[in-house]
Amino acid sequence: MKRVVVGLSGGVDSSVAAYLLQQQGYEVIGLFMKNWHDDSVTISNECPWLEDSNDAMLVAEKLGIPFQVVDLSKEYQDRIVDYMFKEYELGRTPNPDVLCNREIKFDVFMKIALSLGADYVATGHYCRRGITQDTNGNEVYQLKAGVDNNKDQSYFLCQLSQEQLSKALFPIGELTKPEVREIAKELDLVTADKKDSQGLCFIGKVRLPEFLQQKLQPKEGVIVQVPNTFDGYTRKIPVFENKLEELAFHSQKYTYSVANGKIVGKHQGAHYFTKGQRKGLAVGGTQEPLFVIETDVNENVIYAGEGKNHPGLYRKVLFVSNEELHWIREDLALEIGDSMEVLARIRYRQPLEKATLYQVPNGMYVEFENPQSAIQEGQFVAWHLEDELLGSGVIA
Ligand SMILES: Nc1ncnc2c1ncn2[C@@H]1O[C@H](COP(=O)(O)OP(=O)(O)OP(=O)(O)O)[C@@H](O)[C@H]1O
Repeated sequence: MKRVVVGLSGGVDSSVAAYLLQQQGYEVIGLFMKNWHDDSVTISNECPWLEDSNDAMLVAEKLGIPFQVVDLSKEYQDRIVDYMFKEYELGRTPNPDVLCNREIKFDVFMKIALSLGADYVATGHYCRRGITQDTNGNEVYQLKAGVDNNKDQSYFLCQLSQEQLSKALFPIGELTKPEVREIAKELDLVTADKKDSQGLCFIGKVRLPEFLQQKLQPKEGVIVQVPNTFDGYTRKIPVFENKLEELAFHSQKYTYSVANGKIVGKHQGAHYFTKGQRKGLAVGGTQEPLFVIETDVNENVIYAGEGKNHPGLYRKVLFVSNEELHWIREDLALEIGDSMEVLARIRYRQPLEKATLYQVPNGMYVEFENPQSAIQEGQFVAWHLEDELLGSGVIA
């Protein structure tokens, strides 16, 4: 009998995942990881991890499977929290959820599971694992979208390796959320009606501004409103000698200076803000709301534009350096000079967009057919062929 350790979060998805594995004949062990426990920054006054671990325990009891709590808060601090602070300090927008899967659930957590004699680690993610063959006839694992289009969570797993996927199971990937809830109701699990955790293992439980203020000191600076007539598209576009020159040009971040607009307000630290952000600017008097179009953490200036169509928010091309480039399907990785038509997204739940990948010596360009809103440095771009996620990279 194969043994599976399932990550029981105290939510409905992993509860049903555990049940389905049992039905499939696996020996199932439930493991709850404590990874975040600073009460001072949680949304409610309760201690959510305690409540969640209790729900996870009740589910395990109901299913009659062994259950254990593991404390991974130190590893979480080292690998996720510290990285968050570092990235925000640099004016970038990290993605802790993608990292949590690569560094915690399918690394530290997986190692614990293997030490318990497990053959696999399972989670309640809405995605599927496939197996195919590369051109040499070797088996390769595929990461596929969940059947429920609305809930597809493959994006969060976009950094997994072949090694990690070889030991991963996603039992609810073939189901829709309503079907999962239905199963939980039929089984009378305490988690059946529990609210979704927004698919976020980190931010969902803390208030980001308060969290960042723990480490990043407030620093007063100005907010500059950039008129809607100033942006990259009104820059003089040169005549390009070749495609690579064009890609390099369009992948550049727009650069603004205080002289490009007028000072309309103050902020408490550019490192607390991210591109595309609307909340927290506290500037009135404009017809449409202001959006952050750029932050300059060195000068501590926030550049804002009026309305979500402000052209400064849009760009067609982004770059991923070779060090930040990850192919799940290593066998399909591009050679220098190659290109590939794909579907791509730059954030969770964004509809997939047509794009072309171009591999160059130091990295890869992703050129979207349509300009993308708020391309955030530090976030992940993930690319797909049909329902398979082939690879991902950190936006430079
Ligand atoms: N604290 C935890 N301990 C163990 N496993 C966890 C924990 N948090 C998340 N997981 C695993 O990762 C999966 C995805 O987590 P996420 O936070 O995105 O929750 P979710 O999609 O709402 O799922 P669920 O309904 O199971 O909480 C979970 O289904 C679970 O298997």
